[in-house]
Amino acid sequence: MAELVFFSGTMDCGKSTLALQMDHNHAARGRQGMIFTRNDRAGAATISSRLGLRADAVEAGDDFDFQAYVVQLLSAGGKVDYLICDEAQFFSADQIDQLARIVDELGIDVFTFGITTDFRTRLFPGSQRLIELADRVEVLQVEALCWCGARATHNARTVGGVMVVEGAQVVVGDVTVREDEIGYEVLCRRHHRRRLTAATARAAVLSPDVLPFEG
Ligand SMILES: Nc1ncnc2c1ncn2[C@@H]1O[C@H](COP(=O)(O)OP(=O)(O)O)[C@@H](O)[C@H]1O
Ligand SMILES: Cc1cn([C@H]2C[C@H](O)[C@@H](COP(=O)(O)O)O2)c(=O)[nH]c1=O
Repeated sequence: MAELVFFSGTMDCGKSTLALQMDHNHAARGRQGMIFTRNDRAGAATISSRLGLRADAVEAGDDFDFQAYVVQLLSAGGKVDYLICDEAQFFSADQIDQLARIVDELGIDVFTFGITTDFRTRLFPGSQRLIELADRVEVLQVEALCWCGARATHNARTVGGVMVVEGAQVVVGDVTVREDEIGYEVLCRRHHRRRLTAATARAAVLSPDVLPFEG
């Protein structure tokens, strides 16, 4: 039976790598797949992993209709056994409903990959709908780590290493950026709540205010 699966985790935990591995494994067994994404850091119509893998993909923008796209492909004599959908947090709730219909009505497996929550710990619309509709939600086993060594569970947005809590929900970016750029850092909940990033924790340790008292 075809499935709608949501592979989720923080940023930088290996989701795109797994997406490309799954595509490889299914294709190696003769299954025909299609890859979709939205707003990948490497540019439009691309899926990229920090491990260096990269592949062409279909960019699923605002007006993209998954159901219409797949039906048209099948009507033209194409074969589709599975869909890989990366950065699924950016898809709209309607687009996730289309993916569920593709699974149920066309018997095509849909494997989606994305972060669940934004820099303010709020669910992205696409992730919320996936949690509501998916047959399975799988949390990635490779743990991204907070600077303190605990499992990272939340995504912080940073400017110059300092966590910010204001701004648009969608700002494409990476976990390694220049000082002046908007970036991201994964943190455990405790440190996300206290807005304590690696840089601010380091600064606190170095501050003369917290040096041990002499005598
Ligand atoms: N130089 C490296 N050597 C080994 N593993 C790396 C290296 N760079 C990145 N990675 C791995 O790649 C993961 C990020 O993979 P990626 O698929 O880009 O993540 P995601 O899509 O979840 O943001 C990191 O968590 C790390 O495990
Ligand atoms: C937390 C958060 C992230 N984003 C963006 C930043 C990246 O472009 C992607 C996540 O990509 P990854 O492959 O999982 O690293 O999402 C955002 O727009 N808003 C946020 O709050």
